[in-house]
Amino acid sequence: MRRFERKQNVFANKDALGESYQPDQIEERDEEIEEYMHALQPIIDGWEPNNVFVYGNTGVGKTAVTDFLLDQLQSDVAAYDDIDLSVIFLNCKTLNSSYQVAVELVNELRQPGTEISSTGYPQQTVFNKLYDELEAIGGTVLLVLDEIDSIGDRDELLYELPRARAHGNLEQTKIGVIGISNDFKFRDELDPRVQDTLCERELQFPPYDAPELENILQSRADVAIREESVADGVLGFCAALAARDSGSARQALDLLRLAGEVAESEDAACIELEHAKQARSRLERERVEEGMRELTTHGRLALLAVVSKTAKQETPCRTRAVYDEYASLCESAGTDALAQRSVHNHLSDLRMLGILSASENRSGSRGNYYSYELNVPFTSAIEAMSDVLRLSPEIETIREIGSMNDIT
Ligand SMILES: Nc1ncnc2c1ncn2[C@@H]1O[C@H](COP(=O)(O)OP(=O)(O)OP(=O)(O)O)[C@@H](O)[C@H]1O
Repeated sequence: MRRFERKQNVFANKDALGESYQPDQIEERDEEIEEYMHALQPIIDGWEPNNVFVYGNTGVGKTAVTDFLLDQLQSDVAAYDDIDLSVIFLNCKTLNSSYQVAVELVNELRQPGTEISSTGYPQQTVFNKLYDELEAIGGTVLLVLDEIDSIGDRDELLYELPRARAHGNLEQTKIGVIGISNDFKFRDELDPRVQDTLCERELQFPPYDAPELENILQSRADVAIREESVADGVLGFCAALAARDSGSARQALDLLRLAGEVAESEDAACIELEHAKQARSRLERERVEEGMRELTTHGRLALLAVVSKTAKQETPCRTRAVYDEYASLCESAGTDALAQRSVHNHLSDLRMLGILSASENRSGSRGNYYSYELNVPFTSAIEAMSDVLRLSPEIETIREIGSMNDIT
């Protein structure tokens, strides 16, 4: 008997909603594309490339637009015999120094079997090896360094590379660096000399709003989802949620893909709003669980205190009130409560993780204070809690109070 059976009732090409898919068309980024093309124009004109720094939050199309334009550029330079363009991509995510980035680049450019070891050389030696490799390529070389902020403050390479010709390290090869980052602080904290050259052209990608996300989803759904297999309002729902949260196209696409999976698992022929809502709860729950894994027991208890206040319809509430709730949960758990100051720190961490939101209230001469509330659905939070905290009776009570008060 067969256990696995192909289900393709809603997806025509599910991969088109995945991370590795490169769209043929970029929606809603006409201005950024124009500015980007302007920055790349010297390459076509035969001059030295500009260095470009692209930044914006996660999922706002920095990589998609870069890939799209560089593909286009590579095919368009073919019309000019005097331009020899090579593009080298490197994701720096796991590389946290100039040294490591330089080693990785050298090895990407070398033949298999002639790679260098990732330790043991003086930094300048590795840089010189990199110049040798770049010089051997000749023509114009564009180095695309994605997630460039991983390099941290050990950014000497970012100073050296754009100046390689000026300093006589490269003679034949013209080099341009495209740095991509979603860390706004990184740019500001760069050494001013690095900033001057690397950020010669800056492109900022703003978050998408809901109508923009809906268009992006629509054009992707045309490829990914069978005709008539997505109900009215589903794309708008996914777009609105992602817009409110992050403005990220990735988040919107993930939500749509998961909604399709939920529909398929129920053997439905069409993705309905209900599937999208289930997908949303599941993603929220995963987010809370992921955040919770990083918390200590007391961080989790502080969160449960806010969940409990939510069930009782007592949020937003001040640290003091959260603390009292937390202290009583500690008692039930047979744990000594931490001081209020430490609980305050846990609440700040939860806010950073996006699980709580806080508003600042002014209270005249006594200074400002924060009021906290859940930033994820109550049901996602309580379910995530029951998986990680051994406080079943208390959690059950909170769940019941929540349901009596119609909190979802
Ligand atoms: N304007 C757009 N049109 C079509 N698809 C888009 C657009 N913007 C983003 N996407 C899609 O959304 C997903 C995330 O985009 P992308 O990887 O370019 O984001 P990013 O800004 O580089 O994010 P990160 O900083 O996390 O790397 C990809 O699947 C991409 O194809």
